[in-house]
Amino acid sequence: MARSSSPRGGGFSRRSKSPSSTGTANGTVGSPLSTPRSGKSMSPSPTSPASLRRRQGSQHSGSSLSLASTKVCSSMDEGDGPGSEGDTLEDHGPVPASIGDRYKVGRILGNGNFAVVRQCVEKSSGQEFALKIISKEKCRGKEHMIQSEVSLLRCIKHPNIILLIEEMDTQSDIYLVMELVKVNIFS
Ligand SMILES: Nc1ncnc2c1ncn2[C@@H]1O[C@H](COP(=O)(O)OP(=O)(O)OP(=O)(O)O)[C@@H](O)[C@H]1O
Repeated sequence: MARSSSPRGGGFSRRSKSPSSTGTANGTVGSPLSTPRSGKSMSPSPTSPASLRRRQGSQHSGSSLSLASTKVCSSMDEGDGPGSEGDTLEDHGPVPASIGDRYKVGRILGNGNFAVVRQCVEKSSGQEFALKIISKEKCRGKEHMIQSEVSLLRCIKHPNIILLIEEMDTQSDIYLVMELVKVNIFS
């Protein structure tokens, strides 16, 4: 029951850019090359790593995110890949089939105010990415801010800004597959 909507429609949708094909558009995916810009902001961003969030002002509104109910599958195969370290999605529930079918979701890389970020591996290529799972519950009242930032991320390809690979909207969460940063630029 996945729903896709045009980015211009204001809602979130799955963005189907092949990670493999887009990996070099913003530098090297999985390399430490991408370093979010730093700047100033009044509030944390629910969609971006720490320095990226500071690039833009926030607009808060009471508008609702476009919701989509999405077919889900079991969270992750057990036993190998990034998940073998013991982290599972049990704390979060199953991932959408469109994500889980193509990515093996693994360990937690970090937690933000609105999201948990996990390592994931594209099954077809073995390429690593970051999967940011934004909780709509935690974002309540800040929906417009999320929409704005995801809209910006869709448009931006810059070697110093983490690349958004694809996105998926479910009833409870927004999933963003993003370029993985392997160096600690977040502290
Ligand atoms: N693309 C990424 N690659 C590797 N680790 C990441 C990536 N994005 C986020 N992380 C890790 O996940 C943590 C949480 O990121 P997230 O973007 O949710 O929140 P934040 O920007 O740190 O804080 P806030 O919620 O206030 O915006 C980061 O601090 C970082 O450790």
